[in-house]
Amino acid sequence: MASTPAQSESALPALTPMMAQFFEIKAANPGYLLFYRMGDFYELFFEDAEIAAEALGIVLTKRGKHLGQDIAMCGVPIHAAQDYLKRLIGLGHRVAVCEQMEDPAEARKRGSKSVVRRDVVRLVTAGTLTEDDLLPQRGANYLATVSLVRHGELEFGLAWADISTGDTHVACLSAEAVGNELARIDPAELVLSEATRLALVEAHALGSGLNERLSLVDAALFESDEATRQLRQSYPGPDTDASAFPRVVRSALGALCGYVADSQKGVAPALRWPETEATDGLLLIDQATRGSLELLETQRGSEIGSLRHTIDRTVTAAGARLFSQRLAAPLARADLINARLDMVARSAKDLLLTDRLRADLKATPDLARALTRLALERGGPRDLRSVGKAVASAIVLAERLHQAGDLPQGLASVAEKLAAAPRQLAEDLLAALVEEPPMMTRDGGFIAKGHDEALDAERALGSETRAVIASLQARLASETDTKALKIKHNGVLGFFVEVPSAQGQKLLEEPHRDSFVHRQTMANAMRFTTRELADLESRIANAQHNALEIELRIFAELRKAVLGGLDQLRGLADALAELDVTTALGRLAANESHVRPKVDDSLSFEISAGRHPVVEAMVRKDGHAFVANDVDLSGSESEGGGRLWLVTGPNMGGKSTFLRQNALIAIMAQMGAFVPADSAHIGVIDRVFSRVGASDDIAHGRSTFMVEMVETAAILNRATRRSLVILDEIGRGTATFDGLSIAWATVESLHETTGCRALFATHFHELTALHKSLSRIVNVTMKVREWEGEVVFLHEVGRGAADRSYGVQVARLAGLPEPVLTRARQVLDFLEQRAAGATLSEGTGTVLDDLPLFAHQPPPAPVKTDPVYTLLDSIRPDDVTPKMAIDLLYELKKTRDAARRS
Ligand SMILES: Nc1ncnc2c1ncn2[C@@H]1O[C@H](COP(=O)(O)OP(=O)(O)OP(=O)(O)O)[C@@H](O)[C@H]1O
Repeated sequence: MASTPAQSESALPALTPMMAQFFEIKAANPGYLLFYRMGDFYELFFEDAEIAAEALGIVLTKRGKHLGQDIAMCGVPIHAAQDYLKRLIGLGHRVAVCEQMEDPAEARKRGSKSVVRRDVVRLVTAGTLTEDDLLPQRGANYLATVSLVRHGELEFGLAWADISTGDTHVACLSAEAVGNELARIDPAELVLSEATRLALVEAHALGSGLNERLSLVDAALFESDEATRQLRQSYPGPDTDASAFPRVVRSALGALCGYVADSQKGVAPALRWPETEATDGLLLIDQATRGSLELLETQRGSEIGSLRHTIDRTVTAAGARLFSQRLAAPLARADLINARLDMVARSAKDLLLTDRLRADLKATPDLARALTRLALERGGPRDLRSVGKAVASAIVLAERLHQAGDLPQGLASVAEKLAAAPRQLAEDLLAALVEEPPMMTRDGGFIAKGHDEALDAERALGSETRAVIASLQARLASETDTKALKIKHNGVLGFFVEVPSAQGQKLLEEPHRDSFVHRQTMANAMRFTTRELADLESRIANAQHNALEIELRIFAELRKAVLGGLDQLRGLADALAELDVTTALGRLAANESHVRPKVDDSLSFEISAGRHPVVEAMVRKDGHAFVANDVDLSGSESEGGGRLWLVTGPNMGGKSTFLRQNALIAIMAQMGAFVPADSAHIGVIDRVFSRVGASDDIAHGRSTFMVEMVETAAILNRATRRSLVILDEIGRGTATFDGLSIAWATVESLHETTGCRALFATHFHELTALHKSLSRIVNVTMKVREWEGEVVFLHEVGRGAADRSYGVQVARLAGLPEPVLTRARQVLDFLEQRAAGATLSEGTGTVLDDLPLFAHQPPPAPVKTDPVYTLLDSIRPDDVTPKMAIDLLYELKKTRDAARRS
């Protein structure tokens, strides 16, 4: 735990110059907790201290008074600051780090009352992190900005960057698309103006998670002039002309660069020239679908149980970032998908090669992040060595790929990029640096022995003092012919020569008196200094300093060499990540028996023995087998589109699993992965929609049913013939007849107007009649078997419609009380008879109101024999002695307790 630091500037009395400095810096950084550097601590004052002490669980103390009130204070030691920062940022705080910009001794020269100059050197927010231990291990850490123009329709500009890697993107989006894109990017921090925030809220584009990650800034940051100025400053090169972007995009990108530059306080942010995100080549997955399919996290917000967690086998952080990116934005062009599949196929075919590559990759450091830290002047020797190791590893990987031969185009181009790695740079770096260099340059000790002669000499002097002294001592002893001569050291004299008193006289005389200066006479000895010793003294004192200077110079040269090849090295980092993703998918395919899907431009969707990767892993863990199922939604233009499968079956029968597994298979195929099935043929899908009926969105003030209808409307308005639509129990959130009617009309519209490939799970058995009039509707059902009155789920999809729901049986499995189940059975029988309709007599009633649902008393619960009563009944009071009475009382109590326990 942090304690109160003892400082030279130990008090903060009211209205001192230091306090004035504090207030000035604090006012210039509103909304940030101010980490105010005082010696070896960062200190926080006033409200900041209260917030931080509470959040970090550290001691809140007082330091001086302001306007008669105690000043609250807490502090964190410099060496542990990173940890505290991490926790504060994780809790959604923003921190301004204020450093001492001069030595306190310098300040004292200006007068005893002058304050050490301080300034904020960095604003730390969730989106502007670059330190490894603050960053997420496996995902990207995006900072995003949104700008807005209103010309008739709303148009949003989106810019986002992972500043730890420099990766930057822009997109121009409609109100409809911006929410989905934000959900896909899932930024750690979203910077916007209040006006844009309101527009996003109106467009339902701010998912609940994003609300907590907003940084509201002045709209001026987004103004065209300011944005253009900022862009010119951030991208001064000749190939970087921002005028090619629409105005709204320039504004977002300019604001992004401005925000980053401000947070890093003047050090070049080193963002890469942005890639324009063309959504037309991508499979569009909207926000609700992402949530419902649990691609990157489950609906409860956990990574475990998500598709990514189940299928990601990458071994590097950069690979994991690319994997998530590809999963969040699969492709929608058959040629590009097949190119990726060719690469995975090659990897899956040659597992020996794959495993060798993966072993090498695993030992490869995170090049992209090391480069960014170096560019931001925040990198240390360890980052330099990481660059060296990564480059060396790239060369080895290129050779392995080269030797394997017969590479598909994608892998050949990866191999080519890897082979172009700057070999000399890697050699220089690895030769210059020690094997395990420290993170920071601060303490030196990172340049390897033998790399620089001057450095070695300084070090020899510093660390090999003993040997130097010993040889000097031997020389002086022989020159003076005094065997007992010793070189010693103390705090007063420093290094000195000591000889027994008897020999001391000799040194006071010629020829030694010129070189030996007498300093002390002791009882038995005399002490002298020599010029040589004094020189040695100061050289030793300087040696460490000089050694550090030399190391820093070499560090700066090496850093410059690295940054000189920044673009090439970043390309190399991309190639390493791509190889990791490819081999991870190859390994996954082999381990999990996934197959290469056939992907083309048809309207096919035919999967045989498909499996749900996440549920399969789960049931396997429980020792069960997953039941694979076929699906065929294939259609053609001439038929009017794809098929729509109506899936009926009992609750818990596996409908949702079946529906989702098909969407997941499509997404995996289009990201370029093999799929969990025996075979799969998929005509490229442009959008996938997945909705589950009735999930509340209380955060947005919309009722269950309203959410369902808004989402259904979105599907009906946006789905095209190439889309895949998955609807799970739409219409269940309202009265039966309304729900049925809406589900009915939705199925008709999907079939007649959209013609998309669709899966529709429902409990409305009435819908199954639709297949008679709509040719591309196919009825299927989840099979069950009844066994001794219990229902057994087979999880198998078969043709036809379910005859019943088995809801009551499922309720029994869930432990509903017996009387409720019995009553439910009665009501169900009544309703089923009534639904059989015409054959029943008038008297049974024809409207719902007639149902005697609540008029009926539940059947009396069966009377259980109570052991206490049984015991009481057995007692004949006249026959009982006082002793027996006491025993009986004990017996009664015991029986009652036993009955309670059972
Ligand atoms: N193909 C399968 N093989 C093995 N187990 C399965 C399979 N499909 C589903 N299950 C198991 O059955 C459980 C219920 O499945 P699911 O949620 O898909 O049922 P459902 O029919 O959608 O139920 P409800 O209508 O109540 O939502 C799953 O959690 C899983 O454990």
